[in-house]
Amino acid sequence: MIQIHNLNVQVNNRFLLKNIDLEIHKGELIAIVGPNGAGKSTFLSCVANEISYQSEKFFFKNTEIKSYKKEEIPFHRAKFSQHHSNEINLKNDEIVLMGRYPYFNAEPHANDLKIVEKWMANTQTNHLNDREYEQLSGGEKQRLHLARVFAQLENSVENKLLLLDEPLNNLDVAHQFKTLHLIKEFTQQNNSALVVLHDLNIAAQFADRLLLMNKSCVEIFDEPQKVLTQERISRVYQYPCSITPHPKNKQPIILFG
Ligand SMILES: Nc1ncnc2c1ncn2[C@@H]1O[C@H](COP(=O)(O)OP(=O)(O)OP(=O)(O)O)[C@@H](O)[C@H]1O
Repeated sequence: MIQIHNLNVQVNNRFLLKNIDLEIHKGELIAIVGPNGAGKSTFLSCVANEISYQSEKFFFKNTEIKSYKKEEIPFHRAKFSQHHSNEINLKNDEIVLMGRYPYFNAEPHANDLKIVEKWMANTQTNHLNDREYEQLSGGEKQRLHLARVFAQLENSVENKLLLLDEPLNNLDVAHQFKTLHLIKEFTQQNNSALVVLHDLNIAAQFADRLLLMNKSCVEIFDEPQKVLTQERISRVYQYPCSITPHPKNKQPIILFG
C-alpha cells in the first residue's frame, strides 16, 4: 500500500523527520503515537502531500505518490486534520457534502446526498442539520468532519487510505470507541488507515501495528505487544509507567505514574 525509503523533512537545518523507512500493507490500521513534537503530524502531512520532503522512495499503491493527478487522488485518499476553521459559512450537512465535491460539478447527485445522510447517521450528527456550524461543540464539529472524510472515500476504488490526525480529540468515550469501530470497519474492507493517537491504550486495542515516533525518527514500528514495553515507554515519554494485560483482549494496558 505504502512504501517509504529514506524520507527526510528539514526546515532551517533542523530535521522534522529523519531517515524514515517503512511499509504499510493493505487492510492495516496503524496508530502513530509518540510524545509532543515527535513528528507524527509532519509524517501524516508528507503522506498527504501537503509539505515538501526528500525521499528515495515514496510509493502509494505501487506508484510514486507525487505522480498521482490532483483530480485523481481524492478518490483514493482522504485526510482529517487536527485543526478545523471555526468560520465555515455552510450548513452542517453541506460540510459533509464537501467530501463529495470531487464527484459532482454544480449540483450533487442523489447518491451524493444519500452518502452524506449515511455518514451523518454513522457519526450521529444527523440531528445537527438545522444548527449553525459555529454553534456546535468541539466534539460535534469533530464528528461532522469525520463524516466528511468517510463520505469522500465512499466509492468502488480498492485499497483506499484514510489519514486521521488526532480524530478522537473532544470526543466522549462512547464516541471515541464508535469512531474507532468505523475506522476498523474501513480497514477490514482491504483499506488502510494511519491514525495519530495520544491514548496508547486505545491505540493498542484497535491498531494492527503501532508506529512509535520519537525525536523526528521511528523508535519502533511493530505490533502493540512488542512496542509497549515498560522500559521503552518510560524512556520515550520520560515518565514512569507500568504495564498490565487488558482483562478481556490481553493487549497491554499502560498505567502512567
Ligand atoms: N513548518 C514548520 N516549520 C518549522 N518547524 C516545524 C514546522 N512544522 C512543525 N515543526 C516542528 O516539527 C516538530 C514536529 O511537529 P509535529 O507537529 O509533527 O509533532 P507531533 O508529533 O504531531 O506533535 P503533537 O503531539 O504535539 O501534535 C515540532 O518541534 C514542531 O515545532
